[in-house]
Amino acid sequence: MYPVEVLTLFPDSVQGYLGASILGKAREKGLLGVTVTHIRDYAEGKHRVTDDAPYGGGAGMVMKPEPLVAAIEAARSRAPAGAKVLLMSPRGPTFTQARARELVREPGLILVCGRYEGVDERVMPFLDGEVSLGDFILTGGEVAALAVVDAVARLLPGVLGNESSSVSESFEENLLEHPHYTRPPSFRGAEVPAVLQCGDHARIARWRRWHALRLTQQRRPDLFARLELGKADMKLLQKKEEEL
Ligand SMILES: C[S@@+](CC[C@H](N)C(=O)[O-])C[C@H]1O[C@@H](n2cnc3c(N)ncnc32)[C@H](O)[C@@H]1O
Repeated sequence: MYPVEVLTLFPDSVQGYLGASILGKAREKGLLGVTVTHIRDYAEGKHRVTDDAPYGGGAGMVMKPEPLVAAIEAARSRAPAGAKVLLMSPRGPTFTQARARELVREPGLILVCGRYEGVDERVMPFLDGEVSLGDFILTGGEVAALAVVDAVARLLPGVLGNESSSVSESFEENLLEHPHYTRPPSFRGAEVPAVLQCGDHARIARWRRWHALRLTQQRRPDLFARLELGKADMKLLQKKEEEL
């Protein structure tokens, strides 16, 4: 079982997502273990205060270091040795599929969700790293933590019904994925490409590869520039769609 602990001030905001669909089934099957911990449980005093005004003034509140570090230390003591403690933070490196592949090889994850203006800087030495979901600001780290759990969990063996489905997806090869179609064959005048109904698997694979390459070239030239294309791909790219 791959253990994940989410430290949050809003446990209810993550429970629903973690119990539904593929993640819920992965937990039922014992492939993924998720503990959601309320940071407030580690706050002291009658009012269990977890935030305070920023030194130096300014708007908003800052998460206090004592409850957060106590929660992190308790989570570390429950987790297998070497589990990674990551703070969700817009300052961190942007989360990618490659990072998800690295994290799935770790013994486990402890994901710390910030709120308000963020966390007291003195918490940083108690972390192993930070993770950003992208160049935008969320109200809290919960959505980012869910994204990390989701992307990592679906890479665990047995979580996806069909093992190959995580291998052919977008980004696995620095390539965006080809388009998908399902029934009906005709929808408001738009037809499913005939190639996909021809039963010739080699031809279908060629069609899919051509579209993956073209889509990446058009929409993500940054990824396309990093591709090491073989002769077959170069030749394929020279074809027009109707020649596939
Ligand atoms: C309102 S944000 C704080 C933003 C902070 N004052 C700043 O300007 O960088 C509150 C919390 O949401 C989370 N958060 C916000 N944006 C994020 C992002 N892009 N990726 C990951 N976590 C994010 C972090 O945990 C952060 O501490």
